[in-house]
Amino acid sequence: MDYLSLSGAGFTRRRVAIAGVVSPLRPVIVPSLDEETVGRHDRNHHTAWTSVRQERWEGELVVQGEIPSWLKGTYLRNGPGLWHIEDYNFRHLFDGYATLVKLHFENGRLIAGHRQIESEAYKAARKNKRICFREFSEVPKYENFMAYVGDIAKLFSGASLTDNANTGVVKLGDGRVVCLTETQKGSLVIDPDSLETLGRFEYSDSFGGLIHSAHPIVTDTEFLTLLPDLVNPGYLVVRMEPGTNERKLIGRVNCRTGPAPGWVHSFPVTEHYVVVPEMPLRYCAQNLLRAEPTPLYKFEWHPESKAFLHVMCKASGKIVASVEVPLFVTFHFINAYEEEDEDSRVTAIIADCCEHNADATILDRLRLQNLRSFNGNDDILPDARVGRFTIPLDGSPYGKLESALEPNEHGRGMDMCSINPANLGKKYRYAYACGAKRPCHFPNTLTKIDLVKKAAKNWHDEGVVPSEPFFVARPGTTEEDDGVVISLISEKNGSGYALLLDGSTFEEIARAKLPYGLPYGLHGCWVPKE
Ligand SMILES: CC(=O)/C=C/C=C(C)/C=C/C1=C(C)CCCC1(C)C
Ligand SMILES: CC(/C=C/C=O)=C\C=C\C=O
Ligand SMILES: [Fe+2]
Repeated sequence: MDYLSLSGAGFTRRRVAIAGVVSPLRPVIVPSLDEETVGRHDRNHHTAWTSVRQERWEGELVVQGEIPSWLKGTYLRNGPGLWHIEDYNFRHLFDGYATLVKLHFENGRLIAGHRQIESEAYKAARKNKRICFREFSEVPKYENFMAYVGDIAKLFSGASLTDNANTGVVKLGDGRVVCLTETQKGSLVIDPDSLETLGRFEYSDSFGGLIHSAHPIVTDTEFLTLLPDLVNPGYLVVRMEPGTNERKLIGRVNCRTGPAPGWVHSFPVTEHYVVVPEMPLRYCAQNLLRAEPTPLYKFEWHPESKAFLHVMCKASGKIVASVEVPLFVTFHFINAYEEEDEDSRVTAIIADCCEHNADATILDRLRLQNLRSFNGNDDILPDARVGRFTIPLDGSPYGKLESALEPNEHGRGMDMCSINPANLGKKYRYAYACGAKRPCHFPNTLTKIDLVKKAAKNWHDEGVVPSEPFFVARPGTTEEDDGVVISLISEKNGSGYALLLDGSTFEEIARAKLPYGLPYGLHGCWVPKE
């Protein structure tokens, strides 16, 4: 057996077996974040809201059930997994330092692992034993007024913003794998096998700006994203080709109203169009400067500014529709497509999202204190639905927003969605998401939505918090739901498991217990093994 001795800040000085050299069924022993470095941390909460136990781990899992032999590749899932430094506990789910998890499937076997992303923000916090950059809700504590003024100055250059890439992970068309958050500097390249942080993804263009959408649209041929313009309220729609770091302008959308652009955590595309949402939940410069967060954090709710959807032609950058829609709140668009008449003329764009009934309080519900204080009885998760927008392309000024199915089908909880990527931008039938079995305070089921039958099939286990159900298609299939759905499940007793459901029947086909439960995570991607 071969050993590696790890030392340095934050690692307990003990001997570590290297993954792959030990017997594959024995979990690899790893360095833990020692108490001295990370401080005391209350472990009496649900596993989902408890900081990850150690810096990294890797080992083979014992599988109950059967993993399809065609499933070859690595599922990566990113999320905020460490919510404290020393004795200081962070406020919000989105503040946590990024924990990247992998599930590598091959020949029916499953190797799992996780590792902290080594952002500058994370490394500085570990070294200095305090928060050093502006996170989603946390700001560094200033020693004096001059330090505060200095930090504000650095806010405008972006120097004081976090690069804690804790929101998602994408595989670019050229094979590079990048972890992302909403600050542009928080685009970090990682190695999908070792989960090592390789360095910053430097955009080589001159767009500047500090923020972007957390959810670019990434395919084998392009990377599309939105760059909000906080100075002249609007959005740049940009595209980057595989093998390059240079984004090129497709076009610009000016906001119709409002003091600032609406938050664009995500946006949808169709085959020929990009849909730019202008939500009444808008970025707020004043809130950016605050040391103490408001209930809407860096945002502000502006119902008087109304809500709009803009449709831009991908090829020309021209805006082909800009409609007012009912007020809405969404983090995640699910998909969009072009509706055609009998002569194959595009008459409308349909765009679906996880819609929180125009109620922005969901953002504050994701405060850790709220997530941790659930007593099992109160039914406090605000209602959500599959919101379906219809955007007419005949010049009408208004679009429609309706529920795509009766929300009770999925327990009136709805977020963290995925589809078969072959249907991106096209008419589709199925979406997978987290739903609710009430009473609950957070989505606690996995749900398969049939948008044609307007019905959902739900999976639930007592006390669980499942993460985003991620669909992987069986290679070569033509059936939309022929594949598996992967989710990582956090259980209430400190344990957890990886779960595989059949994409079609939505029945469990395999599960594999992890050596310890992992905190809740956000978004993932699939890296196929060629
Ligand atoms: C985890 C998740 O879904 C969202 C994370 C969002 C973050 C970290 C946003 C950070 C921001 C700042 C640090 C300042 C500028 C505004 C904003 C992009 C909200
Ligand atoms: C987990 C979540 C909302 C759940 C509410 O139903 C939103 C996550 C947003 C960031 O990716
Ligand atoms: Fe997201």
